[in-house]
Amino acid sequence: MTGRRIVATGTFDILHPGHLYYLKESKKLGDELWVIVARDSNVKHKPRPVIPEEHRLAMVAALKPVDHAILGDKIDMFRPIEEIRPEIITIGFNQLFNEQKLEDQLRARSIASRIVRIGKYADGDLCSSRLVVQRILDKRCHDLHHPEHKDH
Ligand SMILES: Cc1cc2nc3c(=O)[nH]c(=O)nc-3n(C[C@H](O)[C@H](O)[C@H](O)COP(=O)(O)O)c2cc1C
Ligand SMILES: Nc1ncnc2c1ncn2[C@@H]1O[C@H](COP(=O)(O)OP(=O)(O)OP(=O)(O)O)[C@@H](O)[C@H]1O
Repeated sequence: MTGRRIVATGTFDILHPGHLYYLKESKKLGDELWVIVARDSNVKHKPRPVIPEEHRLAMVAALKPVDHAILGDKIDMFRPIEEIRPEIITIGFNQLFNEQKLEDQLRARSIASRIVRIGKYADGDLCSSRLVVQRILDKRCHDLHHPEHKDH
């Protein structure tokens, strides 16, 4: 007998504890956590990822709550879902999907998965890939211009 499959999705460009929280909470909803990692070419709703898709996939696959990680489809986002047939698909707190619309699209493809929205990690000051990139830029630019004030 196979366990209850859960699917989580995202870009996972620069990993941080907010990602771990989302994946841990997703895993709690079932037995087997599958993660669909967004293809480089599909990340159009924000700055393109810094880290190439194969590297992002390798890092996500190594995380404790993750049982299987795959790169998404380049064209049809429902194709991996049709293969995995998860009971639940989790959506992160800042993912731009409407739950009802997504469920309607799934039903139109004869997929019965439920959508569950996961909340925001509470301790999340630097828990955003974009903020980490911004912090690297700020700190390193500052170091370049003020080498006398470098931390180390
Ligand atoms: C049900 C579902 C299936 C998805 N399948 C794919 C896919 O096959 N290929 C892909 O590139 N992105 C896919 N995505 C989208 C991304 O993994 C990611 O969620 C989206 O790009 C939003 O990125 P962000 O959460 O990192 O901002 C899927 C998203 C959802 C909700
Ligand atoms: N602080 C957080 N708390 C809970 N979930 C998070 C947090 N940050 C990201 N996630 C979730 O992790 C998944 C992958 O996130 P994503 O790769 O978009 O990272 P991100 O840090 O939100 O990126 P960006 O800062 O570029 O928007 C998404 O479902 C997202 O909602």
